[in-house]
Amino acid sequence: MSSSQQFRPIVWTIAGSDSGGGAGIQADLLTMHDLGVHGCSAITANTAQNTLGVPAINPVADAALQSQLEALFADLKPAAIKIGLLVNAAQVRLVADFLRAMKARGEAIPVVYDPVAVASIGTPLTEDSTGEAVLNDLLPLCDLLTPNSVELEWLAGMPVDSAEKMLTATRRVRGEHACALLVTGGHLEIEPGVTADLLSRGAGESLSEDWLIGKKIETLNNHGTGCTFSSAIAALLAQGYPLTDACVVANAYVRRGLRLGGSGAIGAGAGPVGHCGWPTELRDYPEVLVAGSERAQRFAKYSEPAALKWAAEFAQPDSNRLGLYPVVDSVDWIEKLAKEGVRTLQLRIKQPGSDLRAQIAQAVSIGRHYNLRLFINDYWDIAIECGAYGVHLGQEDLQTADLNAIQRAGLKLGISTHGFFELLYAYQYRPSYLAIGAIYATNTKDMSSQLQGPDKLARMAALLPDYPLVAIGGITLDRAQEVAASGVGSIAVVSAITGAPNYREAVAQLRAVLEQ
Ligand SMILES: Cc1ncc(COP(=O)(O)OP(=O)(O)O)c(N)n1
Ligand SMILES: Cc1nc(C(=O)O)sc1CCOP(=O)(O)O
Ligand SMILES: [Mg+2]
Repeated sequence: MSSSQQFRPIVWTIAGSDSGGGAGIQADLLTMHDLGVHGCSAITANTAQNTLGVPAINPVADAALQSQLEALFADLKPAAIKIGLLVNAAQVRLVADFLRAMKARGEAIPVVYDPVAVASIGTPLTEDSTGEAVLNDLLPLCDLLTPNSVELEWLAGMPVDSAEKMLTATRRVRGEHACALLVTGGHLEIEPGVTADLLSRGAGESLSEDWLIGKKIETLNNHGTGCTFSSAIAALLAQGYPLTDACVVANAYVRRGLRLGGSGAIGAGAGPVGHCGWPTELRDYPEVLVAGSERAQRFAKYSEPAALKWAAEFAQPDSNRLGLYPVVDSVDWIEKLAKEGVRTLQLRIKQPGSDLRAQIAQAVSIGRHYNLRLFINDYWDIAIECGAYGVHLGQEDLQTADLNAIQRAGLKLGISTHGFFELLYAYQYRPSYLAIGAIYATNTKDMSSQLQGPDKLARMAALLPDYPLVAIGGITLDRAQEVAASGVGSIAVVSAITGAPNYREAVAQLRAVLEQ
């Protein structure tokens, strides 16, 4: 099948046409095509625009909007919906009624709403009655809002001119509406030379607030960034990306478009942001701010206890390619596999007995004898006491472990990640390696909500071509070739070795694939 014939999930954009081709429906469809979905449109207004301004709005009649939605629903059911410009209260209610009816039929379709120009910067695009209808009718049906800081001021009814106020305003909006918020920071320079988006999601115990930080890109060609961003998120959600991953990849897509997009040749004013394909370079991806880092002080994310445990730039292993990496639960296995010539190993004890410390100490001593790269899972404090080669930590462990102590003791550090967001977050620590999982379904551990697949693995690996990367999760001999082709230098396995009928043969075969 050629790439143009491949299955593409459907995404709707309900938004205005920009005759200048820079924003609105035109930007949305370009974005959706670039990111691998089929875009459908329901046009709310035929705006007359060019790069210099908006001479006319021209809303479509309600019946025209309704008929577009009905035609789409009859044949082209969406996997996600992006909503942009709604010109008046009647349009807001019409769209809200349509979404409500879809939800009543049991269609769980993520809705991303970019409250474009409800609060005006530049030319007002909406009629006065629109705001109230948005708050009362539309927001309860949305999963994610993507306001800029000016639109956030309107939503929260307070000024937003600092990191603290952005957080307060976001909490206020989220206190009244269930949807997540991604506030784009392009209008507010919290730190000079930097743009910072704020992603707030979850609630109660699982509330998360994350800053996504990038170098400010100076360009005149930035028209349509908000539309592009929200439709990119919708396109990624439609393909099953979790919200966090969709937000960081969409952020990178826009930043790539700003960086590469404009030769300045389109129009005399603000030209369109570029649509330059999948973001393949790390430099376009945001930094996910880590509490405890120095920068966190400027973004109200700093805490003294977190700062005391914070560390980055861990000792690097002797090679970026750690090769076959069995993860085992006993000292016995460490010794057996070391004798087979395996050099990278992990001791992962999930049911510790009273001899835990003794087991770790023995494993460390075997590791020294065979010159292993031996990582101890979870028990970083015992690993330090025993002088282990390294420790392996999960994302949750990063909130509690004393990374500073691990670094001071000279231990290497491996970190688990599951998707783009966690990869970018863990990268802030510059660990000795980054593990990416779970690549396939596995019976060893319930990873069903965090499966990456080989294509995503390859995209993540491409961001860090010179970094020690490890793939894990459901990797068998049959799949090892495909995993190795992603560019990772190491494959971690549990059952492919410990559950193999002949572990020696399994080791030899897996190593052969990696060495090819
Ligand atoms: C190489 C490697 N990658 C990922 C993991 C998973 O570690 P973690 O997230 O700490 O989960 P548990 O292994 O503790 O269940 C790993 N162990 N090794
Ligand atoms: C322990 C573990 N961590 C994973 C992650 O994705 O973080 S997947 C996984 C299980 C790996 O076992 P197997 O090779 O038998 O599938
Ligand atoms: Mg662990």
